[in-house]
Amino acid sequence: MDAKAQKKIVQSHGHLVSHKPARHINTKGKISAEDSGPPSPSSGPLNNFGAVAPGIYRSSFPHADNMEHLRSLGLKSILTLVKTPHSEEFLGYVEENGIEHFRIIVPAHKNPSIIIPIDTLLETLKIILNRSNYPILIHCNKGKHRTGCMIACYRKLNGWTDAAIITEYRAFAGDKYRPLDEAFIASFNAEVAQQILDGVDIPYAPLHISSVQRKLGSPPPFPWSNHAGSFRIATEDSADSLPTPPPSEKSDKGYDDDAWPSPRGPSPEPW
Ligand SMILES: O=P(O)(O)O[C@H]1[C@@H](OP(=O)(O)O)[C@H](OP(=O)(O)O)[C@@H](OP(=O)(O)OP(=O)(O)O)[C@H](OP(=O)(O)O)[C@H]1OP(=O)(O)O
Repeated sequence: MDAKAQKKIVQSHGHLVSHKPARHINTKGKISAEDSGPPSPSSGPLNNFGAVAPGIYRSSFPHADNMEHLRSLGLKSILTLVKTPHSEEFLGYVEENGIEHFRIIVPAHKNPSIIIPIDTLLETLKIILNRSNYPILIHCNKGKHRTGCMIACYRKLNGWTDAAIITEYRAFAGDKYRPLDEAFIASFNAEVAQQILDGVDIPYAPLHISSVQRKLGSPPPFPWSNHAGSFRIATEDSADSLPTPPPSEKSDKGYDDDAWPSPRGPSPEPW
């Protein structure tokens, strides 16, 4: 879809997110050392790890000591949202296993002037929604803010309510949740995003929200969404009144296959 067509959609349906232009870096693959700082130490399993949906995982930054866990996922691709350099062990693993490594630098919502640019957002979503990339791991540094925001957009495209999305975001961000992230999540316009993505030439676009709702019917797509009425943008005062996530019923693979709407397209390869 060209810029003119995107502009037309925005004019008729509103902005994807309420924003003003922001500077961003958008790269793929290796980066120069001067762009980054050293990763923090970590050991054992990937920190802040979770299964988002069949074929989609999220975590904090994968360090050399996390390689065993990383290998066990049988990944086909990895999406890195930060400029932090990876270890030699990680780069070797990626190369040896023919893993597609995407890198899109997503700015952190540290103050109100920082906005994730629309093209950055769309590029990220295209990768996350493309089943030919599955199994995919999405990670940033801590797996809280950037990853949380991108997964939130994915959830919104799949018909989750803001309340359910914010509950999940906070489950990973803990007490480091950012009201600016939550404002971004609330302002993300899934309808506009869907229309723009429908015009983009990717193998498997997400389901239309209406078809997700048709498929899932009533009750709403996720049990936490019955907290929708009490949702508000987080403040320090509201942190104590959060809805509690339900106990998860996970399969051996770490998720419940039946709990998620399926993207279009053929099933990914066995993993
Ligand atoms: O305290 P602050 O608000 O200044 O934030 C610190 C740091 O907090 P800490 O020092 O208490 O650990 C954040 O870590 P947490 O809040 O996740 O624990 C970190 O977020 P992060 O992990 O990269 O976020 P994700 O990987 O999840 O997206 C953030 O990096 P930036 O978002 O890139 O700015 C840092 O900012 P700075 O020092 O300026 O680089």
